[in-house]
Amino acid sequence: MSADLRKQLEQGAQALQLNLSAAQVDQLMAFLDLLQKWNKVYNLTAVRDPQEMMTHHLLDSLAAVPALRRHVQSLGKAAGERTAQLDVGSGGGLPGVVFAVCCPEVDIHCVDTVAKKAAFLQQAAVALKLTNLRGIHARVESLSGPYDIVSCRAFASLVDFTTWSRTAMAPHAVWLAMKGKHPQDEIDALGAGVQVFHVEPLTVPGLDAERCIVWMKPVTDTL
Ligand SMILES: C[S@@+](CC[C@H](N)C(=O)[O-])C[C@H]1O[C@@H](n2cnc3c(N)ncnc32)[C@H](O)[C@@H]1O
Repeated sequence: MSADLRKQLEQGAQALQLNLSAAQVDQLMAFLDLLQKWNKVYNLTAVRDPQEMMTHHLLDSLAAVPALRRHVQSLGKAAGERTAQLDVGSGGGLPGVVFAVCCPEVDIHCVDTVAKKAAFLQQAAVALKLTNLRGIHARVESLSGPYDIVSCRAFASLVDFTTWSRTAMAPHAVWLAMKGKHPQDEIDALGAGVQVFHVEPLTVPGLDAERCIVWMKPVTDTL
């Protein structure tokens, strides 16, 4: 079973042209184990079947990695300079932990209001030896950042996500919201203070479902 899941992960990563090392695949498989083990105690996700966790959580999160990497590269940071990302309402670590494994040059802070979820994320950082991952127990509204990227998946409407996380944004920062089908209604509801600059379709290996990233940035001067 575990060998089949690993194969599925490797094939999915290949389809996404992610070029993951064996150590990164090990970390993702270890994360899947942790998620299964602690889900029974912490109730981290409604998805309980390991196969479904692979497609609906790991591969689904992995599908956003090429877009994230591209954006991080476009920031043009100097060698050794880190990128700071906040993942809002990470729950069991999705997509935050997957991003931390696949983008070691990015420091990922995962915030959640539920203490046991933030504790699980801290535990995952230690177990997976991810020095770029941190779990934070807080409401996103209370964070000041500054972060270069603020992401979420299955969190809230675009209006609530951008309103609640705005104080965490660095001046040049962007929002990366992972959504199902193109959320036109949510985009229409955004005020003049938020600009949607790209809606990027995603393909999840092994999952026949519509997915996209809504890329947004704050507009400070709305005159
Ligand atoms: C539906 S879950 C999504 C979890 C994960 N992102 C995923 O894709 O599986 C939403 C999470 O947001 C957290 N949450 C809700 N309001 C929040 C807030 N204001 N600040 C931080 N986390 C919040 C909840 O505790 C919950 O874990």
